Amino acid sequence: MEEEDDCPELVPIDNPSAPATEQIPVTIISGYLGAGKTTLLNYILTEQHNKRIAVILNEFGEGSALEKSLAVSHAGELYEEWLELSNGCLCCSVKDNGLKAIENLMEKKGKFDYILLETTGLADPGAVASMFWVDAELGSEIYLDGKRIAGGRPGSEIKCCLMSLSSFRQIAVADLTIINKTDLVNEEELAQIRAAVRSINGLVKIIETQKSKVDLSEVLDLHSFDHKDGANLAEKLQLVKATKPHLDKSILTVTFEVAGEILEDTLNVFIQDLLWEKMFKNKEGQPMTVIRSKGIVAFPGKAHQVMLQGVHELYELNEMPQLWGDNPRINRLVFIGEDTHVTPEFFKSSGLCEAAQAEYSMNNKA
Ligand SMILES: Nc1nc2c(ncn2[C@@H]2O[C@H](COP(=O)(O)OP(=O)(O)OP(=O)(O)O)[C@@H](O)[C@H]2O)c(=O)[nH]1
Ligand SMILES: [Zn+2]
Repeated sequence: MEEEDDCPELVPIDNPSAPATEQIPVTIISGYLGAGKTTLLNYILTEQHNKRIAVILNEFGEGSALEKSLAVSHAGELYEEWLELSNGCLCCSVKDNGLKAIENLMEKKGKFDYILLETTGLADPGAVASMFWVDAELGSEIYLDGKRIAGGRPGSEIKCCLMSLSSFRQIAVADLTIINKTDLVNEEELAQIRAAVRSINGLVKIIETQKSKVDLSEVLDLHSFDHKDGANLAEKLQLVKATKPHLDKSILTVTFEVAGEILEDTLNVFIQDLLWEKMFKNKEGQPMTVIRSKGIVAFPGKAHQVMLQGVHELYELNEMPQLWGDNPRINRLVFIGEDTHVTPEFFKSSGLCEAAQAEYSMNNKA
């Protein structure tokens, strides 16, 4: 990667008044697959706030072409450059890149007011935290997993998602928890989730959102590293220990790459068979449970690329601003979930492609 590629995306300058000596607040955004982290970043970047914000995205998947196109589509024209922090497993490969990226940012401080870092939904928060312990001025973060807190399994009725935000200089716990997708749960379920968050962290600030629409003043100026936190340090560190690592070895990523075009109906039938009917089985005969779907597909006669976004059973297909143009039409689908250790038969029976054209890859190799 070339030096200039290491520069995160910058929002156009409105307010060049940050004192050069001041440290730049770094906020980590973590949350389970599909919780709404990128939605939050996009929202923050497109809102009017007179702040210059650098964003570091960290998306999953080994097909970096897909990741790149997704990142661009997520961000629209605001993203001038793309920083690839890792190609999947944050805990094993992001360490050096991450530190280098932060160092580069430090060199450029004064040029922006905030750094926002999205961790991958599969990241081990402990590893993210230890990566930043190396630098004394950086802190760590806690991870809150909506699925686990609510006691559900992937594919069960838990739809509400938690995201946690923390400052690098904050020690060990989230400063802010966002309960997103409140449109998908009723008041009773919401109250349960709220109570669960409280029971884990009695101090954390809780915000509830739809489509990650937050009051920016609540998110950007956390100032959570003030003195009273020092007194609670021991207690907070215990809380962090009690929070289980998120990395789930049994979660795998299946990647499809199919050249050409896919009929919209064929794709819908396949996705519904996969997500709703649970028709596809892994090598051991267990039905695949998909937690997260993403993709870029080409429909016949459509000049624009179409994006697949899915979380558990919910999915959507949306036309994107990007045109295929002269680029070869290639459908790329990524499914992350449990019991997704599939056989070539899976690709064949999908109706989307011949087995030979597709491949599957494992996530969490470490
Ligand atoms: N119904 C509903 N959908 C939402 C909400 N917020 C985000 N989504 C959708 O959820 C999907 C995932 O959102 P992302 O922002 O990509 O999630 P993420 O946390 O960045 O996902 P990963 O990086 O894959 O872990 C997208 O299709 C969003 O449009 C919400 O409040 N309600
Ligand atoms: Zn994301």
